[in-house]
Amino acid sequence: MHEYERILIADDISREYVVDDPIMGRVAATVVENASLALSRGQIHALVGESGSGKSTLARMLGFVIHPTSGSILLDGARQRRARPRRDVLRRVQILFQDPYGSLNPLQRLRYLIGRPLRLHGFASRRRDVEAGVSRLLESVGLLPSASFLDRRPGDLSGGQRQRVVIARALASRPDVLLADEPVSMLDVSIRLEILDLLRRLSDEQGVAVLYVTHDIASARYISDFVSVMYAGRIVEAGPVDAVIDRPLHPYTRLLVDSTPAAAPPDIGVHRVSRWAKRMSGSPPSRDSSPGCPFQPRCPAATAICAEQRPPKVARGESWAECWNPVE
Ligand SMILES: Nc1ncnc2c1ncn2[C@@H]1O[C@H](COP(=O)(O)OP(=O)(O)OP(=O)(O)O)[C@@H](O)[C@H]1O
Repeated sequence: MHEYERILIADDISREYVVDDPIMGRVAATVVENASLALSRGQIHALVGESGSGKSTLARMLGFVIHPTSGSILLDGARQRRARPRRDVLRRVQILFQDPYGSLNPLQRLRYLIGRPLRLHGFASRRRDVEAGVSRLLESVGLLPSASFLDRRPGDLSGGQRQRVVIARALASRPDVLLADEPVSMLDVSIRLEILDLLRRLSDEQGVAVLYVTHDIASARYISDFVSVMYAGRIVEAGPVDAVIDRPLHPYTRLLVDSTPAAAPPDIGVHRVSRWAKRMSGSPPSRDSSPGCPFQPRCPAATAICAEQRPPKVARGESWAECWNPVE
């Protein structure tokens, strides 16, 4: 078992919302249920699942944007209080949002946009030092020559360049953790790999712990070390990325892998892929209050117990899944 320095931990966190149901009236909906994961220095942890599975809600709890209804978030082993965390805690955990267009003020020059956190956190105060700091950050995200970018505004940049600026601005706070929520999904396919490579490099060279939220298991395999798979608010499988993708334990992970040719292990033929995927069709994730496995209505491996009782945790090597009938 590898031991990495765990920086940010979600310990059994859940999040409920009270929502209006046309029949039941106001009811509590559990959007994330008893989720645990750890982000470690120099590691990229992918959080994979389909739309609505609760990935962003989990990421926003890790980033202290919303609070868990139960469970705790720990930074360096210290339980964070529920009220607004200290400024230093917020500095150390930075969030990259999906939309590089919406998250930057189009009118501000990059020297101001990226220089502001340097000033705010006391890393630089004199004009010359701020400019040197901004230049270094622009270089670290590949915006070269940096001098030619200092006086540009987000409106002058391409989508890929803007996402680099978003990353540089986050790095200006010298974070230990980057929470990247679908950071490339709004970018052209041709530049997605460049941004993923940049995240990998920052993690390797600066030791930043990265959470990479995505619905795309192929890109998760490409950059991450570890993966957690989410379904209907629960983490149903987790482990080292190659183990989870090459030998999934959970039938849902198997579906995700099989429906993504680039992620499928070489021994799965096209014929088997389509046959399995067809059997897996059904309704999208729901959060009904049934006591069993949330994936049971769609699962080809389901047996009677799956509808009745919460599945146990089964382990193989460093991976685990919650399933009554794990894939052999
Ligand atoms: N403030 C809220 N009030 C009520 N329900 C919410 C709220 N925020 C999220 N939800 C619900 O929680 C579920 C999970 O949403 P979330 O955005 O975390 O999923 P996701 O996996 O990130 O999906 P996507 O990839 O589409 O963003 C959704 O059904 C969503 O409607």
